[in-house]
Amino acid sequence: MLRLLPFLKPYRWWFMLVGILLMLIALLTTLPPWLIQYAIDEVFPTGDTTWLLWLGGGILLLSLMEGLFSFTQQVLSEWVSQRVIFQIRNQLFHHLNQLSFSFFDRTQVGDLISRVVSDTDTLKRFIAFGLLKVVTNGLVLLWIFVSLMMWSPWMGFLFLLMIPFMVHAMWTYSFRVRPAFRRIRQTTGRLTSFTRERLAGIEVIKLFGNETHEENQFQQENQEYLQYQVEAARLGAFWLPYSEVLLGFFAGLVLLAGGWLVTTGRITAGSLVGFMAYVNLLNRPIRQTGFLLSLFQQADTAAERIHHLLDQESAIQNHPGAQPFTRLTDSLSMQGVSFAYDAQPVLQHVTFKIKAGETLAIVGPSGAGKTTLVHLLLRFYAPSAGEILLDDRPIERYTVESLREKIGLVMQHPFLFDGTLRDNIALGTPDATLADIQQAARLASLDSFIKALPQGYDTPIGERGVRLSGGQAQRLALARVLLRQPEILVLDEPTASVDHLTDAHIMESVSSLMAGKTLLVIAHRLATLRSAHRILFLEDGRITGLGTHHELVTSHAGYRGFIEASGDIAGRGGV
Ligand SMILES: Nc1ncnc2c1ncn2[C@@H]1O[C@H](COP(=O)(O)OP(=O)(O)OP(=O)(O)O)[C@@H](O)[C@H]1O
Repeated sequence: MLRLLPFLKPYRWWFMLVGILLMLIALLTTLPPWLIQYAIDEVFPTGDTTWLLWLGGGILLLSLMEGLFSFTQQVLSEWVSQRVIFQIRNQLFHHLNQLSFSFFDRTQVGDLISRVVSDTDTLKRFIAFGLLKVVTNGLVLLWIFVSLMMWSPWMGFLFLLMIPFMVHAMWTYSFRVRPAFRRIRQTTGRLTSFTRERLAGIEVIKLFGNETHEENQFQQENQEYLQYQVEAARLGAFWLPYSEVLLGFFAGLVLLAGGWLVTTGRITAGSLVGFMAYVNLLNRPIRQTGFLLSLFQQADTAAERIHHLLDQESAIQNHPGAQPFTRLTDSLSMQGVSFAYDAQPVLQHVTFKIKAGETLAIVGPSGAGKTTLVHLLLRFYAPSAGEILLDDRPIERYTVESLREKIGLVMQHPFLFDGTLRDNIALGTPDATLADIQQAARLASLDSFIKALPQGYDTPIGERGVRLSGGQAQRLALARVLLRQPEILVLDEPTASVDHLTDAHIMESVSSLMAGKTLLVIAHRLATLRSAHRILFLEDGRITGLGTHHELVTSHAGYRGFIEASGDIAGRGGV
């Protein structure tokens, strides 16, 4: 929890102001028993009723002032804590954006969402309410102790007797509730993850009639959540009866010991009544302690989860002295590149070199490692061995941002965001004009479709682009990359969802736009393979063939079989 302090620092003056208000509130809370003591010891014996008016009015005034200060303090606390949490949420989202693919491969998105949204909210509740209540209650206890000591050290001593019981109870309680709250937060993450994923895949669930199975699984997760919540509530329920018993015991003790002190003349009757008023005043802080401890434990677990996320370091970072990548002038190569997501190797000793301006087609059976290979070029992952070189410089010597700016990748499964067609095409090129966007859409054979829409480029495409067909989504993803005018273009089966005619048109546009630029294409279509300068045939993560279409067709049985099986030969005039 202490690691939150840097987030609080910019608001230290506001917290100071809140602290002053809390001190005043605590002081005002503890003043009325003084007036009661004064009335009994000093005013009653004289029978002067005007004084009683003053004292009664004084108590009313103190309550009014306390109310005013409490209102100001609460508004201020909420304001400042919301701002602190705003910063933490921004920092978390920024940090998530920096983390590498390998982190997301092993982390559930729902759990991350619960850290960014719900854990931060728990922290806010603690800062705005819990922390300040702890301070107020602590100050009230302190003022009471000081008041009692001023009346009589005997009463101060009696008050101190209560402390060990309180500390013991607080310790036991905290020790027990903490694991329960940790389990709740973990289950919240899992439940969020489950719900998010199942809703995203609702079509598949319905298609396979899997609703009942999914509902059962949800119930299981939900059952666990319920169980942990009930467990935490059972532990929490212990506090209230305990505090009742403690207060009753304490009131009895004060009456007994205080009565003896009064009868033996050690304290006045007024101070005993004042003391009893303080015991009554203790009611709220002691009852609240259980709730505050729960809140503290929840916030501490939330803070731990937030810091755990902030402590994650990206596996891919800019190396010291990294230069921006601007142009490919000589060559692109891989030398002995190997890679594994976990234990199983995916790429093994991949070595090839192409000249700047050439087109390399990457072909191979499903799961051979084609996508992985191009992802390494963009530093989504780091090779476990070997080097990737651009103009004979290892890619680690270029900044990650410049590589991703200059190497355009059209992914196999493009992701579209909820927004308009224009927003999605201009993603990554916010300064693009409408004319630039239209030009990119034209090159991706998307312009005529968009123009026919009533809202044109301002048409919303829905969450994940649900209102577009697979082919339209793919062309949009292509337009988005073309708009950035990349130095190297990587296409991962970019036209798999479009018809032959559109494919031919798109590839023609790409070729003319990228004339003189380097192109890497994962493709199965014959026309693309024939026009490539080189073809790399990948099998089980190894290069088993590297050459032109003609060379491979004559020398590589695997490639020939691949071309024959693709069925393209008949449609495109044979090998
Ligand atoms: N994020 C990941 N984590 C773990 N394993 C992965 C991951 N992505 C891919 N793999 C595995 O790596 C291997 C290569 O996958 P890759 O996507 O590179 O193949 P591909 O040749 O592009 O296949 P396809 O033609 O079907 O798209 C596969 O066995 C796949 O299961």
